[in-house]
Amino acid sequence: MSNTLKQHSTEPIQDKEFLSAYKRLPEKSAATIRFFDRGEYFSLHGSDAVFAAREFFKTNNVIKIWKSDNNELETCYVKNNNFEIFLKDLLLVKQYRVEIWKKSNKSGEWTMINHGSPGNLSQFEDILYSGEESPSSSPITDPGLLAIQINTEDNINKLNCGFVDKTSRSFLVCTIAYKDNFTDLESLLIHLGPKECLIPASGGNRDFYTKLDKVLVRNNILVTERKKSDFNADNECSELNTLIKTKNEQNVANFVELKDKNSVGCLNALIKYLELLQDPNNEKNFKIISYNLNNYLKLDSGAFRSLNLLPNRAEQNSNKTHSVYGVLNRCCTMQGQRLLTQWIKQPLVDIHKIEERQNLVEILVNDSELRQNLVENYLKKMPDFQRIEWRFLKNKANLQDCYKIYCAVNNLPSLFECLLNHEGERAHLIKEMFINPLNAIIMDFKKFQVMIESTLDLDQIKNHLFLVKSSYKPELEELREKLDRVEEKIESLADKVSRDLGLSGIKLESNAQSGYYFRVPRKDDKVVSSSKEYTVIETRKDGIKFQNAKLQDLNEDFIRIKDSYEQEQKGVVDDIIKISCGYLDALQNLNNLVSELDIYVSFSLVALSSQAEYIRPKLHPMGTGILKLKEARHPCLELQEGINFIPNDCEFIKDEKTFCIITGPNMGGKSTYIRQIGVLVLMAQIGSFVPASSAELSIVDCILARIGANDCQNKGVSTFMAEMLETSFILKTATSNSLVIIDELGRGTSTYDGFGLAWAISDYLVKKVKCFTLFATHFHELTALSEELKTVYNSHVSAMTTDDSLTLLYKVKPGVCDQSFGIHVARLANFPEHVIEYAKEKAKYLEDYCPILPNEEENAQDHSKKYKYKQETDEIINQLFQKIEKIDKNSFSDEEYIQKVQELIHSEAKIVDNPYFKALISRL
Ligand SMILES: Nc1ncnc2c1ncn2[C@@H]1O[C@H](COP(=O)(O)OP(=O)(O)OP(=O)(O)O)[C@@H](O)[C@H]1O
Repeated sequence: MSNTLKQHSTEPIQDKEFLSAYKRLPEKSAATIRFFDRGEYFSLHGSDAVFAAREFFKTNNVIKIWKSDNNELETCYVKNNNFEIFLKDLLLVKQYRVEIWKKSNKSGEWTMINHGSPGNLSQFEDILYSGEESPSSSPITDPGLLAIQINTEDNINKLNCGFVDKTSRSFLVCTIAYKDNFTDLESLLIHLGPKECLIPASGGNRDFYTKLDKVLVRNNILVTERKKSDFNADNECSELNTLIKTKNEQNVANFVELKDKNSVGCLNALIKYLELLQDPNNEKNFKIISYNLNNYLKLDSGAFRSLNLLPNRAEQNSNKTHSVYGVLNRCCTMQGQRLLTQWIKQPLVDIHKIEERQNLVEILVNDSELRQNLVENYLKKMPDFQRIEWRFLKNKANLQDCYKIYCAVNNLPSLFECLLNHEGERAHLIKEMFINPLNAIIMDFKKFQVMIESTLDLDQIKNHLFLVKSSYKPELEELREKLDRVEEKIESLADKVSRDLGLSGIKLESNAQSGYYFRVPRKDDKVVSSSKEYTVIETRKDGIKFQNAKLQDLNEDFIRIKDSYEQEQKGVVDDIIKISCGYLDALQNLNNLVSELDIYVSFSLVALSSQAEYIRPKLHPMGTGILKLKEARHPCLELQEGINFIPNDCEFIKDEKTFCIITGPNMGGKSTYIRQIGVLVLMAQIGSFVPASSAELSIVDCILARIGANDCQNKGVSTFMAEMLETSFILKTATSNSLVIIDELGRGTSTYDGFGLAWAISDYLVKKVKCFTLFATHFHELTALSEELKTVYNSHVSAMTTDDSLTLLYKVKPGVCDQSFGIHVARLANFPEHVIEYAKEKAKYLEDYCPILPNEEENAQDHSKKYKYKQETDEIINQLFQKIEKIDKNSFSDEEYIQKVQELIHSEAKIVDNPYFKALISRL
């Protein structure tokens, strides 16, 4: 993107006076970028200029130095047409705050005229939502804003969370009991996906807020501190009473959702920050929802990232093979796409609700006529209702918006019939979910249709004119006659041009930009361009558009009269729009219905269009402990070009097979395999069919993942510790109903640390948590766990070797992997033979699980001793891990925490005189 940006061609003049004004500006945080509006362009200064140069222009050449007296100031200019790209990137991708400053004509002082942040886009909506969104791009939606405060009740800390989603105009409240970790909060962050969070700036519990801050930053959320008093709640809930829609003038203070006044405080902070009371359109327009975390499958940030659920915002139009959203999105409407994003973030856990979704997908899979009809005749024709609604609420709506609603509503009776024609055995479900609500919506819009038909001049719409019927007012009648006369003249001009040019195929057309014009096929190009009288305005495949002076004059007359017409009809238009606003609730119902229908159709299309099979998974209630997949495939990877995807099975059974260790050569498909199981479980709990030949699974309560060692965000924390921190999150959150995915635990640290950690964690998950776990590892020693614990089983990704080739087969097979691959690869790479022989010898130790004993002689001589050491060590690591678990990591900084853990490990070492263990801790 930024490569296309160019520096301002003519150098703006240095504003010397500005330097002292700039110094007087209030301080700002590094996450706030200030633009100074200078008419034709914006300027950025100081660290902001350096930031823009680095991040956008990718060159320091754009930085100019403004000088005055002894002062210097880095400056960088941004042209107005680049500003939009900057702004989008700052607010939507990089998640910065933005301020726009302008010099007042009166006082000559610089003042802030606009500001925005990732959770507060309202002042920039015009720019951010400009341009038509194409159905292939992800729709831009307001990400919502979160506010959190901590409170203590009966010695229990709790997090009060308030959230506002301006797109659906809803407030959410959620209270989370805080014991010793933020696991539930992290799940809430993933479910809601805010980009910014408000927290009180001062007051008690600072330590706690510091920890909260870290969690928010780790989840890529911009933290904004607000005055403590913004979080105050009045008993009357007066601000919420203004905004929330109630039946019979009820007082919202009596709502159960708002019983906890600290939640009201959070909502008040949001209302103030977003200035919701400033806009009268918000009055009585919001709803309140109490959010229950347990209604949804919990995901940790590791799972969210590693399962590639949503496309990266920076690559909005990203390839569909990059994310689960990309695969599942065959939606025809923007509202469908928005809801799909939400469904993916919030998979369900209620088996009845999931099966209901599956039933609807199945109906559409089996009824091809209904499916095609819905796509071609209805969904593809639906406008983006949320966008239209937004235009109404921002007082930007016009007759064209009313007409768009009218067209969609006109099509509803036929959609109703289409759905009614379905005769399958689950037709009652279609009736309940769509036909009945649709009927109610049709009834709601009856009067709207009558209003539009009696006020709008529907005959003129083909000419792209949205006018009130002339019969509405005598003044309009008069202007209509004038317009008709000009139109007659234009038509006779068209006949004349046709005769003059000797062309019979001349068409008279009009559009909003050019007014009336003539069009002839491309073959007549020469006839038109050879005559000086005509000006070609556009050349396209379907013909040449042209005008002559006479037509241009008539166009001007036409536009002048049309403008007067529009002026005259203004009062009527205002009334139509005002009345239309009364239909926004019905429009929201229609929006919800269409978006759901769109997703079900999309899921059915995904299931049918795949080259290999997609099936409806058979679900079992949570706790029944089954996960059986046959010939499962990764939905994204199998779509990538040039891949012949190898399907694989997976089986977990409660108390029998719960822990699967996967070994195998590098690039052999381990990560792909374990991730695909996670993705399929998630898809199943969204209600989608899954890429497999058979699937049977018990509902899981969480999918948790610890993947890769190189994405450590806690700078300054060793990889080992980062893994510990993340893994302890899993250990605290997982239950016997969870699915845990662990990849490469211990990579990037020494074998000793890594193996010890991997062993202890595995042991804990198998014995204590008893969840289903997929554990991909390079530690072959870990496969010995299956000898000790009966629910552990080994699998490996297979490969085929000959003397001069290594073929990765990607087939997951039972048992431990053949360990000679590395050596085989070495031979392929022409390593000297004696090196290979030595490597083989060493590999022998691996097979005996003894690479971590420090003394090779001892190793080789006394096997029984070796195993004794190992068993003792396992026990120590286990106990150690439990002790580490008991340290409340939130009470310490990361450095202190590492220190504590290290002390603990070394104190254990004093007690135990075990060579294996000594070797292990000597690496810490
Ligand atoms: N089942 C499969 N069928 C076909 N190709 C596959 C399959 N699984 C993986 N691959 C291919 O192999 C590549 C590597 O897979 P993956 O990253 O899962 O291997 P890995 O064993 O985890 O590697 P490493 O141990 O080096 O991390 C994938 O990017 C994909 O191109």
